[in-house]
Amino acid sequence: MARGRFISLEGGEGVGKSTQLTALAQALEGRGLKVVVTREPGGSPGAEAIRKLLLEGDEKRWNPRSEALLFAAARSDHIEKTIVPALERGEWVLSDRFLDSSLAYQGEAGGLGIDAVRDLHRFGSQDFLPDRTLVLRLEDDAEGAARARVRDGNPGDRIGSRPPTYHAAVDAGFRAIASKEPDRVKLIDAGGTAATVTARLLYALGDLLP
Ligand SMILES: Nc1ncnc2c1ncn2[C@@H]1O[C@H](COP(=O)(O)OP(=O)(O)OP(=O)(O)O)[C@@H](O)[C@H]1O
Ligand SMILES: Cc1cn([C@H]2C[C@H](O)[C@@H](COP(=O)(O)O)O2)c(=O)[nH]c1=O
Repeated sequence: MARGRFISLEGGEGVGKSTQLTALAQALEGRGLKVVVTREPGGSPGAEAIRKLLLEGDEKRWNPRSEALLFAAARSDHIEKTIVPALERGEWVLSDRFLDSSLAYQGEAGGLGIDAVRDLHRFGSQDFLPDRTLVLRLEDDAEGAARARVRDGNPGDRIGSRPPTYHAAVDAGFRAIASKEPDRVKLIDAGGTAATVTARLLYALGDLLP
């Protein structure tokens, strides 16, 4: 049996990742593929416990290094317990966020540096990478934040509620990663209707589809 494919969906707050994950899973299942949908931080019992530590509580609960280490620890468990077993069963895994969120949030916006956070991933997860990473982007950062506010009616979790300058740096981080790794990481315009965005995502996966 052929190994499955691992796809991560990335982007800033409220750009439509969860909406697109559901739509993409349906589209892939419609092509006869078995699909596992998962998320980060989280995706395994241990990583979901770490998710609560990371996203709840005071902004100062963790310093930048302890925050990056917790994300890396959660990811290592997620890969071992959920992602690799599904790929070995021949299933496609779609993850709402993965390594590139750590590179953009903790590495670029958090000031640790993209290379330092990638080194953590080499140690924690042997540099295990997605077959493709699709980064949803809205030209106007504020539109994503507005979508998230309409959905939640509150300022968001410990990290989502950081200032606009932090989120602008996250966006710059995603763009830098895409230009460094153009085969794996594709920037996708998240503007327009949800169906239009799903069509763009499927196009960007065209060479991987059976
Ligand atoms: N193409 C779209 N046009 C307008 N609104 C959209 C579109 N896609 C999603 N939305 C809405 O925007 C809000 C945020 O979408 P969603 O939860 O999918 O984003 P997200 O990127 O997963 O957010 P977060 O980063 O906070 O987890 C939701 O209310 C959703 O219904
Ligand atoms: C994986 C990952 C996530 N984050 C941040 C990004 C968001 O603010 C939250 C997750 O919330 P969501 O509603 O589930 O998208 O965590 C991060 O800073 N670093 C990471 O590696």
